[in-house]
Amino acid sequence: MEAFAFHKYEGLGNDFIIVEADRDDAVPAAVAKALCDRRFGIGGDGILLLLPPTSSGARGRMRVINADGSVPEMCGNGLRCAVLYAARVQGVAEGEILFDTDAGKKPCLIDDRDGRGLVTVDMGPIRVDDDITLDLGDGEPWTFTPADAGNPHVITTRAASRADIDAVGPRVATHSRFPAGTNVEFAVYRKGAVDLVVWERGVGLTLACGTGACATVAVGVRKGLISVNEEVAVNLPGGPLSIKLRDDGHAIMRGPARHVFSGTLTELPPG
Ligand SMILES: N[C@@H](CCC[C@H](N)C(=O)O)C(=O)O
Repeated sequence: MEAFAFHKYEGLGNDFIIVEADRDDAVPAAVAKALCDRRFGIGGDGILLLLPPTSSGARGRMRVINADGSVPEMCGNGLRCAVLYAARVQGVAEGEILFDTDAGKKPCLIDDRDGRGLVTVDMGPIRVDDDITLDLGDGEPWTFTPADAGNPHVITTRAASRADIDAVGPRVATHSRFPAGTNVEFAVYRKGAVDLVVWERGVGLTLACGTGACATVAVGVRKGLISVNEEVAVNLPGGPLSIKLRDDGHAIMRGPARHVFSGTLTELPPG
């Protein structure tokens, strides 16, 4: 194996291994899984491949690989990390950067003056569908609102303990109703804020999820719990993300990203 450089970044504790590459298959699924392993590997919720841009004006392209080796369409926290990394490499401390993702080109605004690491992303429109009920075979059925933020989410407002989340999250994420799998959000809507815990497809319980926060706010607007253009604090276990659903339907996400460490991988971890 040829040695390669990597950069560990995190956004509210949702952590990623950034690898610069020139082809989509530069990190195969099995290698991604081994690198993300928290005991035998570097550790991370996923890999962010940084590729050359595919559309005009974009500074780069992000491709995400989940910790289990699956490839999702989009990742909100990951995009903040990828864009901050790219901005630092390109010597940009402030201003707009366009970035390609598998869910389209995203306009991002960097504020890295004095190393602040703040990134605002226009995540695009979020599609919210009608509620569905899933009978999981034990106890009351669960009601979820599906929402598409480039990647799939289902949001429930039912009170859930940590034990409920551990039991229901993986079953819903892999339920036959969702052939491509889904991320699962457990949300408590309050005035001007949402408390949110996310069970991520291909990862499990994470400390934060940017697309999940956007999807949850879009569902809140649809249900009349949040106003259009209202900036809402989405409180995740890893910290708060600021989300606004604009009147054109676009979700605007603002939050931090942080460099943790960099290194060179000379030997693949077992796995
Ligand atoms: N943590 C991410 C979402 C990553 C992708 C997700 N696991 C999926 O499979 O869709 C975020 O911040 O949006």
